[in-house]
Amino acid sequence: MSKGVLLVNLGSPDSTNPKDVKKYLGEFLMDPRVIDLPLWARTLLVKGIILNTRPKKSAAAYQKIWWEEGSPLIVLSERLQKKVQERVDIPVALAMRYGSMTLKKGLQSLVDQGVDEILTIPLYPQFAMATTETIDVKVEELKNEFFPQLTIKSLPAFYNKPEYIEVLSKSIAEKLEGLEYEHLLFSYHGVPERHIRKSDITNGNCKMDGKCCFKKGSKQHEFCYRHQCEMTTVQVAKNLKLKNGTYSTSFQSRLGFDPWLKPYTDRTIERMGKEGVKKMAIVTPAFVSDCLETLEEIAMEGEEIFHEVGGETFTTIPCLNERDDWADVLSKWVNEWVDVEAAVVSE
Ligand SMILES: C=CC1=C(C)c2cc3[nH]c(cc4nc(cc5[nH]c(cc1n2)c(C)c5CCC(=O)O)C(CCC(=O)O)=C4C)c(C)c3C=C
Ligand SMILES: [Fe+2]
Ligand SMILES: [Fe+2]
Repeated sequence: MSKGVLLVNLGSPDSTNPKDVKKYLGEFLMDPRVIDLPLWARTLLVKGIILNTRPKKSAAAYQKIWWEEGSPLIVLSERLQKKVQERVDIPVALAMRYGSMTLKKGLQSLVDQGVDEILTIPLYPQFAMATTETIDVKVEELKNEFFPQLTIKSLPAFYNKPEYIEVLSKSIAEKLEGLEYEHLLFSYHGVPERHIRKSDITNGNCKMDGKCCFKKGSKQHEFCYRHQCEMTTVQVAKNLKLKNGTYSTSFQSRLGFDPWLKPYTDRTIERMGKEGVKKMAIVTPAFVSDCLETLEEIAMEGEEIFHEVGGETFTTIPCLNERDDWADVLSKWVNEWVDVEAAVVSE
């Protein structure tokens, strides 16, 4: 069998034109694993309300962060794909869950290179219904409809892989070296609390009461985004020997009126500034590539909030992006998959 890898990220609009942003948001938000309402209610909310107001606002935000080469998320993912390709001997392709760089095109490009066994790597450290699961489900649908000959495996969320924690810790340490800061905030993309309950595999044990998701034990939390975010923070803090009280976890980017995971990042930044924190650093480990949510919502809006309430220094730590050591780690995982499968076949 001939192997290949498909790296998968979220996607971006084709341009910052509100029409393109509307098209992209329409596809993204009509995904039942992102807005998990019955079709009629999702259609009413997305097409009747959100798409009438949000695209203009989002387009203006995209305009602030867009690069000459295009969307930062896409460009950085492409650079990462090239680096991984340089490090492994099998074809490596890139696709996005939403937008023009479709999963179908990504799978087809591997098939065109003679591949019949694929490892998909959703570029999300923590599992969520709205990220890893929607990719896995879509890939399965595409396989059944267009590529029945393919054998496809997906790399699970890697929040507890030591190599990932090591590179993330190193990226933080490098940025903070020689820099004074009072608090390091780990800000993760939020999800509605309902998503956590839906993905709970412990027969409804998760009451979102602050106890369940913080318990150790990765098996029962295989699909618990909240646990995996908390554990990412805990492992990095341990690695960097951060003192208790000098770091915390929060959740950003909420949309709508349902309760999302708390504490909310914007309110946390505001509270810290009001409590007298002057120098704050912020890292965004739910994203491996810088994007709208890190470059605009955190680095621009977050900084503005902090300054408004008396904060002085607001340091944003870049995502792993195209770091060589991150490309090394991904290549190592790819080679492990190639080797394990080869060993099983040759037994
Ligand atoms: C119900 C809405 C949303 C859920 C649930 C959600 C989960 C989720 N998203 C990411 C990663 C990214 N999201 C990005 C943008 C973005 N996300 C939502 C909504 C939900 N996300 C919207 C409406 C948008 C668009 C921008 C906006 O209008 O604010 C991005 C950036 C994309 C880019 O082009 O730069 C990323 C990345 C994760 C990891 C996640 C669940 C864990
Ligand atoms: Fe999002
Ligand atoms: Fe839980």
